[in-house]
Amino acid sequence: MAATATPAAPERAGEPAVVTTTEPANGSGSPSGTAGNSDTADTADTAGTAGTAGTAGTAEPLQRFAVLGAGAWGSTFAKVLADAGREVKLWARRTSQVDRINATGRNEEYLPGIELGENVTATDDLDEALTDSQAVALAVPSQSLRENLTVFRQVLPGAGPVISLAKGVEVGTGLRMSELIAGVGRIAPERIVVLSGPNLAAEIAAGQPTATVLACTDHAAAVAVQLACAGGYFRPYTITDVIGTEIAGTTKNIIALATGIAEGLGLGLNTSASLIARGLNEMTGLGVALGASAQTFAGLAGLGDLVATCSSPLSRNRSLGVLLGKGQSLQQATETTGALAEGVVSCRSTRDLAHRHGISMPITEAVFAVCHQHAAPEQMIRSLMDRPPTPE
Ligand SMILES: NC(=O)c1ccc[n+]([C@@H]2O[C@H](COP(=O)([O-])OP(=O)(O)OC[C@H]3O[C@@H](n4cnc5c(N)ncnc54)[C@H](O)[C@@H]3O)[C@@H](O)[C@H]2O)c1
Ligand SMILES: O=P(O)(O)OC[C@H](O)CO
Repeated sequence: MAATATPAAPERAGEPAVVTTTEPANGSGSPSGTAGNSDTADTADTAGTAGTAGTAGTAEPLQRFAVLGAGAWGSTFAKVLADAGREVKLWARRTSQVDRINATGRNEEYLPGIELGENVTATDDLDEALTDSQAVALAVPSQSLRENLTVFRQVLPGAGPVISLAKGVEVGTGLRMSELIAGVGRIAPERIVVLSGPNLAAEIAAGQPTATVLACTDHAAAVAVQLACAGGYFRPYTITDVIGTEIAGTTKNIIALATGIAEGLGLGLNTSASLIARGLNEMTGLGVALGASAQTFAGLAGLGDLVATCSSPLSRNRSLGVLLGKGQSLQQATETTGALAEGVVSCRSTRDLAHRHGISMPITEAVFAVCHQHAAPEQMIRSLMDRPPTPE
């Protein structure tokens, strides 16, 4: 289904609506970043960043994309782009998976029954994936992004948007994904576009409508990606609050674990709604302490994603929480779902960040205790209800 790009619109009233299209300055977007990419960078130091967003206006939207990571979300985003009329190279590590995708037009392992579209070609060759790409989307899990970037940075294009799809904060360093991409990947921050929102892959892959946000310090870069991926079932809004978008995407997974645990305990919607509302409060508190806008948390990346993840049986975080609430150990629950629930690691990195910044995050603390300190699920509820009374 080919979809046409819709006019750009900001998520918030008051932000300027932009209706021009943009393209990287180097036009071809060929992988010219090699010279500027060092093998030694491993911090958030952005010195030596290669290229800029390069968003001088042209009439054409970005056309050629590379998506690195062919799991559920990378494959879904590749389909979104293809349905919007873009050409996509989808990079996967395993040759067998690449061969199956190219032979069938589907990624059955992650998106059963879904046609990815004729414009999606899989490859296990990074150079091939990136040759001529005008924009790159990174779709590997948050805790493996660093190790991947040490390889990716040698071939990432020297210009054009780099779209961050992972939701998480690195354990140990507390770095957000955009900070990792800037520091380890040696990408100028104004090229990094963070995509986040209520985006359960299976629903989007089935063509069900959703909205999302594209956050970038360079509004023009976000608009360039917006125009390239907008379609009949995918409506992206632009925003400039990168910190808020990333903190929201990370922390909502923790609250989804909490609501899942409550459901596993047999508790009802009052409990769930209380966790969602108080969860949003502590998510916002951390974000604001880190420099985010509170408004971001009331939007798609915050409340929107929180509601979707805490409510949907498709959510891996919520589903794992349900099993924990029913009494399974973390290991049992992880084996049962066999899926990536990033809240399990994010509750550790988020808790560390909160401690570092003196922010109270009681739900995060309680989820951490269940996941990593052998606390019983009932203890999660008790620890929250027994807290001294406070104003809202
Ligand atoms: N699935 C969703 O609905 C969804 C929606 C929005 C955002 N996200 C985010 O997207 C990111 C990826 O999630 P996903 O759902 O695609 O996960 P997934 O488990 O479906 O796929 C992960 C992919 O990364 C690959 N991978 C795993 N470890 C790797 C490594 N060390 N190096 C290279 N590749 C590796 C896997 O082989 C797989 O192809 C996560 O941060 C997730 O939070 C997911
Ligand atoms: O399946 P989850 O819990 O990782 O959530 C997926 C997406 O982040 C929802 O927006």
